[in-house]
Parts: sequence; C-alpha cells; structure tokens
Amino acid sequence: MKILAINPGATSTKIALYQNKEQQFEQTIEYTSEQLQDFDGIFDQFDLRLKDILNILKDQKVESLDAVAARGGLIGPVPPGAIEVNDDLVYHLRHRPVLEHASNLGAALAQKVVQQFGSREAKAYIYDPVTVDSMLPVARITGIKGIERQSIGHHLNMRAVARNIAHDLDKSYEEINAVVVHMGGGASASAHQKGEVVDFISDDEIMFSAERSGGLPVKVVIQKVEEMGAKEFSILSRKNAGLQSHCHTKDLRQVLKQIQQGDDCASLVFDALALGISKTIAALSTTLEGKVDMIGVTGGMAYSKELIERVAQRSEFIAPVKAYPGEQEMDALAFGILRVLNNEEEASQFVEK
Ligand SMILES: Nc1ncnc2c1ncn2[C@@H]1O[C@H](COP(=O)(O)OP(=O)(O)O)[C@@H](O)[C@H]1O
Ligand SMILES: CCCC(=O)OP(=O)(O)O
Repeated sequence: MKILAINPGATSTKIALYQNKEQQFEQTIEYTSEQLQDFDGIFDQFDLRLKDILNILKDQKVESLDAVAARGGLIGPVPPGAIEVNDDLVYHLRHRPVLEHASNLGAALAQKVVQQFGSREAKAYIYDPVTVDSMLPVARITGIKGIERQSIGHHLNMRAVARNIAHDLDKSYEEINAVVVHMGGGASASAHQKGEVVDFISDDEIMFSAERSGGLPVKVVIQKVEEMGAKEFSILSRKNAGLQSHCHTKDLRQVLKQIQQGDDCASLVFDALALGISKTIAALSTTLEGKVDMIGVTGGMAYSKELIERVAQRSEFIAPVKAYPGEQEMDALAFGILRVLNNEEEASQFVEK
C-alpha cells in the first residue's frame, strides 16, 4: 500500500511517502514568518502550501497513492482513529474550527492531493486529530456547570508513543496503563488505560511549555483581559508565554545555555518547567488510581537529558520515566491509515451537526 502522510505545522508542512510501513522519503517545506505574515487566516495559506506539496510529488514522480493521511484539525470532540475526509469536514475546518491552527488545513490538502495523485479507490483521511475526546465523564467536570474540561492537544503523537510503550513492555496497547506527556512549543498530556485515553490535560491547565502559559490564576487573568483585551491576551498566553515570557526564547537549548552562564532566573524557570510537567503526570496518575506501568515523555524538549532527569526525580515514585524524543506523527498517520486499509480499524464519517 502506498500512503502519503501530510502534517501542516505553524511554520512548515511535512510530507512523507510510505510503502506499507517503509518510509520512502520525508520532506519538510519550511516557511519564514515573512512568507506567512501577509496571510490573515490559516486558510489563506492553502494555495501556497498545496502548490509546494504538489511540486514535490511531481518531482518525486509519485503516482497511484492508495490513501492520503493528514494531521487533523480542531473539529470538536471526536473519537480516536481515522475519519474519512468529505466536503462537510473540509467546510467545517475552514469556517467553524474550535480554534485557528495549521492542522485545520490537513483535511483540505489531503482531499486535493488524493484527487490528483490517488488511484481510483484512494481516499483521504485524517487520523487522531487534535480534538480527539474519550475522557471519562468524571474527568470532564469543572467547578462551573456549563464549563467542561477540554481534550485538545497532541493526541496523534501521544497515542503513537503509548503504543511504543506497550511494545517496549512486550504487551499490547490494550493491556497497559501509561501517562504520556508531549513537551514542545505547546504541551499536553494523556492518561492511557487499557487502550483508551481516559483523561487529558491541555496547554492551559497545569504545565507551561516553550510558548504556552499552562494554568493561570483566574482572578489575575480577569484583570489582564480587562487591561489588554481578549485577543491580545490570547496571543500572549498561546504564543508568547512559557519559556518565551521568562527567558525571551522558545528554545530550551538556549535556556540551558543561560543556566550554564550563571543565570539564576533561567535556572528557576527550568525547575518550574520540570515541576509543572511532574505535577501534570501526578494529576493524571490519580485518574489511573496509581496503576501506571510507564511514564512516557515526548516532543522536542524530551531531547534534553537534564529535563528528563529532573522530571524523573519528581515522578519516578509513580512509575519508570522513559523519553521518546521528538514526534512520531508521520509514522502515526501512515500506520493508522494502513490499519484502516488492512481492515484492522474502521474509519468514521464526519457528519456536520
Ligand atoms: N536537542 C534538544 N535539546 C533540548 N531541547 C530541544 C532539543 N531539540 C529541540 N528542543 C526543544 O524542543 C522545543 C520544540 O519542540 P517541538 O516538539 O519541536 O515543538 P513544535 O513542534 O511545537 O515546534 C523547543 O523548546 C526546542 O528548543
Ligand atoms: C492546538 C492543539 C495542538 C497543539 O498545541 O499543537 P502545536 O503544539 O503544534 O501548536
């Protein structure tokens, strides 16, 4: 089976071609802020991103794809797994997404690519989109009726890591309990119980990350929103918070350099980063009643041995901590859709409500 995976991110589009589980090539199309600054909304970037993908596919002489698998966007709560791309899904992501995000382009890009490069039966899919929601009812409740907790984050990478944890424990995904944390520009975390994500922590709840705020005291947030306005505050909390706010860089490697140069503030912020991640792990462990086989830490920051060590110091009383650095989203997309094509999983249909 020939499957193309497409992963639109804030500053790049990654594409990778697979022959079954073998990756044939992977290419990243990078965009500078100057190139993207004149586009108002995410969908205004669609033509540029599509053209760049099509050019690569022509150069690589790609033809007769069996499927195209894209990272899916903010559709609203959906079960995990594959969703077939249809016009309703593309319309929804273009006009009514939960939030603006580059992943909202995935379905529309996949639809166009499959039309031009797919075999006659080929279909486009998204897999484990960022709004997958399988949280237990008890995990949804907040202290205000009508405001529920949200399950928005790095589902695709974290479910792939949970499967890798199961593999490392010589068990199936359906046999293990694990806590997985994604630590990158944004951060989110998930509690996996016997193949289900039963609880989830989003980027505005506990830990901060390279650019996101994590949880904030509501009373102060109200004041700040009154002072700055909602739009500016949203940009501050989602793009200019975390390491960027304290250390003026989103790059953890730079923060580690600042510490080496004797910067006490950077040192304190690094400790707070590890503490926030550890508190997040502890919170999700309570949903699993302490029965955790392994804690998996993933995303770009998981390359930092210093960070993993510090998180392990605070969390290893719960379960062993293992790093799965970087992200495995391209494999996760292709392997997920391969399971669909091999009839091991079923794709669902998106219906506009
Ligand atoms: N080798 C490394 N050591 C420490 N931190 C790293 C390393 N590689 C990447 N990072 C950090 O990971 C973060 C980006 O993570 P990533 O998952 O690539 O984010 P995103 O995909 O959201 O841009 C940055 O803070 C970056 O500095
Ligand atoms: C919007 C949820 C997914 C997310 O935070 O992704 P990035 O970290 O890639 O922005």
